[in-house]
Amino acid sequence: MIEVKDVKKRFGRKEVLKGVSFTAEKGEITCLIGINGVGKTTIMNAIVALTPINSGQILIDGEELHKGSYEKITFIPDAITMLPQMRIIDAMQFMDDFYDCWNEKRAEEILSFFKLDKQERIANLSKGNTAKVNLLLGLAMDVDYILMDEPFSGIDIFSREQIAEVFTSHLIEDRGVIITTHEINDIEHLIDKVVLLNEGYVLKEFSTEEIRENEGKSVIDVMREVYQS
Ligand SMILES: Nc1ncnc2c1ncn2[C@@H]1O[C@H](COP(=O)(O)OP(=O)(O)OP(=O)(O)O)[C@@H](O)[C@H]1O
Repeated sequence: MIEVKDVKKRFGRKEVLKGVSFTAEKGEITCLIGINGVGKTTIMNAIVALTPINSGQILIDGEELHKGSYEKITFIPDAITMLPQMRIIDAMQFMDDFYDCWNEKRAEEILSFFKLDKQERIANLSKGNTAKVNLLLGLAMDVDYILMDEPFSGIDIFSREQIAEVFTSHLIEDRGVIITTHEINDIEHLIDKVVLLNEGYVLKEFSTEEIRENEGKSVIDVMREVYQS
């Protein structure tokens, strides 16, 4: 389980996270939502220690992040981090050289799932295919937790559907996933839990199934209630 406990983060005088707490379970898809600038990416960065926090605690399976944690958790940011002149195959080789937990077989599987040509240069890929390569590089890591920041951003409906398919496939299996998205409609049916952020706090943490079955509401309905009240 990933436990985010009373995390506070300020940039200069601006306090972005004022005491954020939530949990994300293994085998579940947890979605962080909230309007622009609410701190979703900051939380993702904090979980993988790309951003130091001012106070609070983040635990992964009961332990604070340490040198060996990269075997447990991977972060797929919203932009590809590989050099544009690299071919997909070079990026895969780089991952293989660098990470013990790189799973070549799974990488090949995702490559064919997304129908990507590994000889293509990253610079020449469309936005959708760049996003797919980015996902490939993250999903092929044999880790327990995957963080994905805006995997659907700027992507056409067909690529979105294909990416959404990954969420129901064995590629995710019993791993824990935390995702941020503004395209909640696309994946609402796949998400187990929503963490709704507002003004530096978690305003609501709820199961999508519960609000659907007990209250007949969608996630967007809940968001409207929160932000338009
Ligand atoms: N390195 C930084 N230095 C200063 N301010 C920052 C930094 N990173 C983020 N911020 C600020 O923190 C706030 C939260 O940013 P963050 O990117 O986490 O929001 P977000 O919820 O992911 O937004 P979006 O939905 O637009 O992607 C914003 O006001 C942003 O300007």
